[in-house]
Amino acid sequence: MSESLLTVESLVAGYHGSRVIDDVSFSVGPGEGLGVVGANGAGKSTLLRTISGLVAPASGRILLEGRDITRLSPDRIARAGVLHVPEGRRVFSGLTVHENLRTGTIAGAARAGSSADPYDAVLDLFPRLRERLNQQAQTMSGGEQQMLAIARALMGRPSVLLVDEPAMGLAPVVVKRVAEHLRTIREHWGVALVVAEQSANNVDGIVGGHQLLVDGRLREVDSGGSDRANLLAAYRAAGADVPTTARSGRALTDGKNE
Ligand SMILES: Nc1ncnc2c1ncn2[C@@H]1O[C@H](COP(=O)(O)OP(=O)(O)OP(=O)(O)O)[C@@H](O)[C@H]1O
Repeated sequence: MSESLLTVESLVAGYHGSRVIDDVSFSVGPGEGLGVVGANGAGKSTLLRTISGLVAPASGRILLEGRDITRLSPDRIARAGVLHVPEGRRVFSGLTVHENLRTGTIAGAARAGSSADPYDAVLDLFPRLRERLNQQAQTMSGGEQQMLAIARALMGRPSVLLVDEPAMGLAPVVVKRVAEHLRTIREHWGVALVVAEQSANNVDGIVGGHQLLVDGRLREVDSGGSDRANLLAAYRAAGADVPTTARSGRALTDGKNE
């Protein structure tokens, strides 16, 4: 079994006493990933926001390399190496690409033993951003802004990256490009990735698999298994997009005409 970097144990969280996330557990190691798939309102953002300290959990534990970070403040969690790319690519619209990247340096610079500046490596990964260093973020395309949001998080030298709906509002060809970058960050930078999406198709290429978020709980997906009816019922319960199968390219169905 691989070593775990991020471990989430029996996490319960919500708002004003509600249970949006109910007994969620998982772990990811360096270079590994988890896709969290669910519909609007399933609780994907709540899960990521709880891990990054923006929502206080009702119970459960979050461990980073065995260290309990459950009750740390968001800035201390970021400094510990867990960085969050929120939904809606919140870049600083009035700042240039270079300035946006430099705002991301702070978390990484504060970490012990992380003296090397990742600026050049980040720009090597995103040559499109290197071409636009002096361009204001608000004048960039949606895809470029999403890449900038991810690149800014990388400036903080994450060991764990939480990415909320990176495909939202982007054309399929751009979604593919962003996915390739995220896969590189996982495979070649060794970052542990947790990616939330409404469609399994958008995460499988990044992390090689996913779990469904149903009724606040993460549910394993055994897409190679024989129990297709249960699997379909889970997707429907999750309100998630039914994925296309890798082999046929057709939507997974229960054999009926839909
Ligand atoms: N700040 C908040 N205060 C109260 N309720 C909230 C708050 N944020 C989210 N919720 C509720 O928690 C539930 C889960 O929302 P969340 O944003 O986590 O879902 P999601 O799966 O990320 O959806 P989306 O795809 O729309 O982002 C929803 O019912 C939502 O209304």
